Amino acid sequence: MKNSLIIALDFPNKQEVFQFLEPFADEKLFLKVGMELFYQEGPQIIHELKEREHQIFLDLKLHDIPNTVYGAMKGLARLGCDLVNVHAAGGKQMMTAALEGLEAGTLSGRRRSACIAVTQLTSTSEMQMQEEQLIGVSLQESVLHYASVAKEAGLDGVVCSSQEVVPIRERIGHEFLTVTPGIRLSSDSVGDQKRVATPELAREFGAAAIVVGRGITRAANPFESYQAYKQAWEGVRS
Ligand SMILES: O=C(O)c1cc(=O)[nH]c(=O)n1[C@@H]1O[C@H](COP(=O)(O)O)[C@@H](O)[C@H]1O
Repeated sequence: MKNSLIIALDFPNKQEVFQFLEPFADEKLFLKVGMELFYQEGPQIIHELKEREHQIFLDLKLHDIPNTVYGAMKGLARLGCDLVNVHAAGGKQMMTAALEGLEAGTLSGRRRSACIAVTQLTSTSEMQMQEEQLIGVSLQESVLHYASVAKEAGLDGVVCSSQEVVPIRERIGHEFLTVTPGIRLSSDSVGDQKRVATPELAREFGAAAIVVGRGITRAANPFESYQAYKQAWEGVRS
């Protein structure tokens, strides 16, 4: 999990996924399946990607009452993904229920999926957070608060922007995972993301993993783009 580059498979169907994966035939990748793909293809897509020995982050961002999240996670646990997530805004009790569901549903002899909490989406700016969510603290303080609550609930880490990695690691510790989307090479367009960073910067800050979608999946040559991101992310890490 640590030091991974996770590719976000934001595709509408599995035909497009397998077409995208063709040039990566020899690579064992860390792939993120999100709502767009999972809602269309269901659990079968997870089985097919795992058969090809890829690691999987199932990004469904669960956010509901504790009982519902418990049941959903219990079912998802059987898929044996490496990483799953919930929204920290659902609260500590909901996050605890998510973990309990995961533990209850994990098949015997298998390792439970790591579970992380989304703090403030990387598409949210400081101003948007204040005006639309009426949160009266700074965005960084809000992310740090959510990360502390996720830690208290027993979660393995958070999704945050690269800009919050250093304060989270200082406050909560270096073992707590910080998974950072909003990653762009300086030549890429930012699109709908607000809190962005290059892979080099994410590495310098100490992010555990980066999530890259369109920079790779929509590139003219996705394999070359993947290599460029990977090189920038891995740098000369000791
Ligand atoms: O949970 C996530 O993965 C996530 C959280 C977040 O705060 N921001 C965010 O962009 N993501 C996901 O990370 C991916 C980023 O995609 P690109 O902006 O195309 O690189 C998308 O699949 C998002 O759903």
